[in-house]
Amino acid sequence: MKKGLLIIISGPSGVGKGTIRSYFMNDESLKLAYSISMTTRSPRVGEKDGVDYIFTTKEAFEEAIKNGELLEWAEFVGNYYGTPMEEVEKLRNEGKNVLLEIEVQGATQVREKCPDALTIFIIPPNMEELEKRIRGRRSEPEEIVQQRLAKASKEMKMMDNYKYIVCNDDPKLAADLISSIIKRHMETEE
Ligand SMILES: Nc1nc2c(ncn2[C@@H]2O[C@H](COP(=O)(O)OP(=O)(O)O)[C@@H](O)[C@H]2O)c(=O)[nH]1
Ligand SMILES: Nc1ncnc2c1ncn2[C@@H]1O[C@H](COP(=O)(O)OP(=O)(O)O)[C@@H](O)[C@H]1O
Repeated sequence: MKKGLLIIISGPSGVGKGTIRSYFMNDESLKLAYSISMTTRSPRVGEKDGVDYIFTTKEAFEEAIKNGELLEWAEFVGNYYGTPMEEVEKLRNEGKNVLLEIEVQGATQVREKCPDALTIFIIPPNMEELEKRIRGRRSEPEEIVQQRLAKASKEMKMMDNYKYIVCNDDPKLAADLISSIIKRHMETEE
């Protein structure tokens, strides 16, 4: 069986990565599997352990790093986030196209290990709109919102390292663009 693609989607906090994903994730023709990351941040209302993230402690995360269990990892606004390696390999070997929704430092690490990874960066129509979306989500206190916005400006400078840049103005359109990009890459791999 042909090994599945490795797809990286990055973009600043609140740009709409999760929202866009919900439009295309269940499209069976894309043969997608979502890589569930480990994180030390607390679950948001509605988030489920083992579905949205594997929520863990700082100690357990550091143990996973030490044991070489992570494909990549990074610190983001005071918390660790990382991709468990074994699951990604297993899914790709089953022919699934594995989607990593990770920030820019992690993407750099994956690019070094897997130069063939398909990389997509999502941008907001403008920074005012990004701020509106982060605040509108009401998932973080003001102090963290400020830190995430400061981080967003730095992350936006990294978009040139990605193969595709997709603007999330209309989420359905952004999702359709990403679906087309994935389909095109599935064809060229054949
Ligand atoms: N490097 C890395 N980044 C991750 C991973 N999982 C999530 N992230 C990124 O960490 C950042 C913060 O994620 P989160 O707290 O869920 O905030 P959100 O992006 O606003 O939903 C986002 O840029 C995520 O894409 C991971 O496994 N590795
Ligand atoms: N194209 C869009 N237009 C307006 N609001 C959006 C759009 N995409 C997402 N949102 C809203 O912005 C907020 C952040 O989206 P979310 O998917 O949680 O972002 P991310 O996963 O990138 O952090 C949510 O409240 C979501 O409903």
